[in-house]
Amino acid sequence: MPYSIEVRNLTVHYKKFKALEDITFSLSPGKIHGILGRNGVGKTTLLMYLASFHKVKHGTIVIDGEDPFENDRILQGTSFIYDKDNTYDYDKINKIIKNMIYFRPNFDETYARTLAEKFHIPMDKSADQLSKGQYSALLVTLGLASRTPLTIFDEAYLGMDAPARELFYKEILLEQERHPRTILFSTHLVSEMEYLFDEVLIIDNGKVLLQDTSEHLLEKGSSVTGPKEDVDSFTETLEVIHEKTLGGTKSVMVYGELTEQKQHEAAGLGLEIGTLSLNNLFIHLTKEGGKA
Ligand SMILES: Nc1ncnc2c1ncn2[C@@H]1O[C@H](COP(=O)(O)OP(=O)(O)OP(=O)(O)O)[C@@H](O)[C@H]1O
Repeated sequence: MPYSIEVRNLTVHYKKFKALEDITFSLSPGKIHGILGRNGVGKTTLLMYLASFHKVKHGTIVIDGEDPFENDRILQGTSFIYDKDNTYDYDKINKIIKNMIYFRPNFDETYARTLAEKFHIPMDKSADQLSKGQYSALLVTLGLASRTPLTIFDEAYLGMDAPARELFYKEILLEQERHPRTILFSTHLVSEMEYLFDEVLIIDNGKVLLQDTSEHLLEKGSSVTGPKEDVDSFTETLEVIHEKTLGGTKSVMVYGELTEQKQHEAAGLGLEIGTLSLNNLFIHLTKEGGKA
């Protein structure tokens, strides 16, 4: 069963520096959560605490109803995939895959071998001989095939090229249908990955800026496309967060709900109203002086 996560009043200091400040949130089980935020806001710190790398000093973390720290059951059910993980450095890939079952009871060796083949990971090499992208693909393969009820990917794709990342995202969705689990993604590739997220948690300066379902977030604004002059006059009184012009056509992202009157006006002008992109919303909300 996928794990639920409850974080209450979590504060983390690195000596005098406060990396996370009194954060409280819950993550629903069986969903894909995007953990977003600009550089240095505390994402990795948070994920390391959720993976129980450190003991919580201020606040509480409860995973699947229990304190996860030094908790064998929860730890066995938690995978933390991050680019600096060098656990596997000197073993051959073949052996790593063969031995995973001893650490992860749900590990599917056949699936891992299929994935390794799809990612073109050379089985006869040791992990430290892999290229950066191959090493990331190995970690992703082990993470996917472990089928842990909580699977955390922290910038796990580093070095993977676009086709490999595409394959990774496709496998995530397939696996989520076959073996639902709670998946956390920390990423900067928001535009590339936004379609994967059921829910989004945005961290800013060590605090939770907002948390919502992707569906609700995308209702916070709209895209407006049409002839440049018409789009300009239509959006004059609206809050524009992004714009793109191609020839005489302009596409604009606006923040805020469109009133019925504005929708009527758009229809009259023949403007096309579409959905917001999570990436543009994220940039808008997390820029200096942005609003949540
Ligand atoms: N061991 C440490 N000692 C001191 N400060 C640290 C330590 N680890 C992280 N920090 C600081 O804590 C803050 C949060 O770091 P963290 O790695 O959690 O950010 P992040 O959101 O994951 O960033 P990025 O997106 O750049 O990976 C940063 O300001 C960082 O400099």
